[in-house]
Amino acid sequence: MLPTLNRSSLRAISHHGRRLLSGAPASGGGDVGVGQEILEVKGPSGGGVGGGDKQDTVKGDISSPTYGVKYNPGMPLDLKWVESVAVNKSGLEQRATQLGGRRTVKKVYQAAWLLRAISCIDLTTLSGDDTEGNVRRLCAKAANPVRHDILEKLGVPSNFGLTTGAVCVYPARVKDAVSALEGTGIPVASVATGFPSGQIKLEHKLAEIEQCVEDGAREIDIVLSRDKCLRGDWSGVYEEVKLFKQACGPNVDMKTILATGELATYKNVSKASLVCMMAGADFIKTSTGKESVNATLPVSLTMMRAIRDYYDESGKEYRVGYKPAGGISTAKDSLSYLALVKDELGDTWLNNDMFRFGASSLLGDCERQLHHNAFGEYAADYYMPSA
Ligand SMILES: O=C[C@H](O)COP(=O)(O)O
Repeated sequence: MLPTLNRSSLRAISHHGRRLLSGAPASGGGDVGVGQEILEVKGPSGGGVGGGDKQDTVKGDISSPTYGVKYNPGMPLDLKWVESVAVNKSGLEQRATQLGGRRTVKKVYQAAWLLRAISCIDLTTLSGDDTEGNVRRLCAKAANPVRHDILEKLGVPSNFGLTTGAVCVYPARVKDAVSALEGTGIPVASVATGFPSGQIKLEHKLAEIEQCVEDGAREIDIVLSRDKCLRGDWSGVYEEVKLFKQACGPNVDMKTILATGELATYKNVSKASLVCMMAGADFIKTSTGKESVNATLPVSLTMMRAIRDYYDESGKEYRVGYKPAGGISTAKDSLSYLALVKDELGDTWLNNDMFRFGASSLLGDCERQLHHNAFGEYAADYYMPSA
């Protein structure tokens, strides 16, 4: 028997904070998770850092009580808080190692989670040889990320409207992407501020952001000045990120790329996360995809816990999104990250308002897995048109 996604599986997928199935309320109310889906969780009860040794199986409802809604006005720089940050390195790494083996999501539940993962992808091309043509192809794929026969076989309604969360390009390609995505509702994200190194002057960084916004980007992914972070100049980082946020303006989301692989320690990652959020970041993002080490699970744990601390410190008012990026290319990886988000931040973060994958090749593997879910076999590569 081939699996068919039922209506409750499908109503899980949010798109830019809107419910996709008819009759669904707009953001702010109602249940929105993978309906009555059950996530089979195998692992230490509680799932905290380090966990326990006891292996158990917990059946949990993964429905979300509300859509995540980003809201972060920022706050004054609190250097005392930043300097007091402590990180349990071995605990983080141990928990990250255990994660993959502890969780399984199978059959229709896996399909539902993969559809969720796809809706959270910032489908990315950041290559020296990007052209208008390949950006247009990427945008077409973002608007129709999974072959229609696969969705049909899975029982996904034809008006379901699955898309990726955004398309992410270089500043020079923003206009191409904006024109290719016209009418789809999919936002264009642009990297900026001298991506990936950030080694250009401040005035050029600000001018680059302003140009991207003028060209129609609705999300800007800025890079941190790693030299400031490495020198512990957190006031400098704060002031610069505040200027970036100002340049983005009130209607454009700012994601701050920490380039964690170049920050040397988890403690620096945690401090940089806090400082970016204090300066008004809408998302914090791990990597450019160009560092030698990009997104990892321990780094993700560190950053998600900083998001949680910031949320708690604000009296549970300021929500910041999370974007792991770089090197995330398998469906299995995407499920590990989603499970981590669920554990560390909760269901409110499990949608594309609050969570994104920065990835150029993840979509292809998710589609392959969905093909397997639908037809019971993997398709040959030439049957899976990619961007
Ligand atoms: O922000 C997105 C990354 O540059 C994508 O990295 P990737 O090509 O390793 O998926």
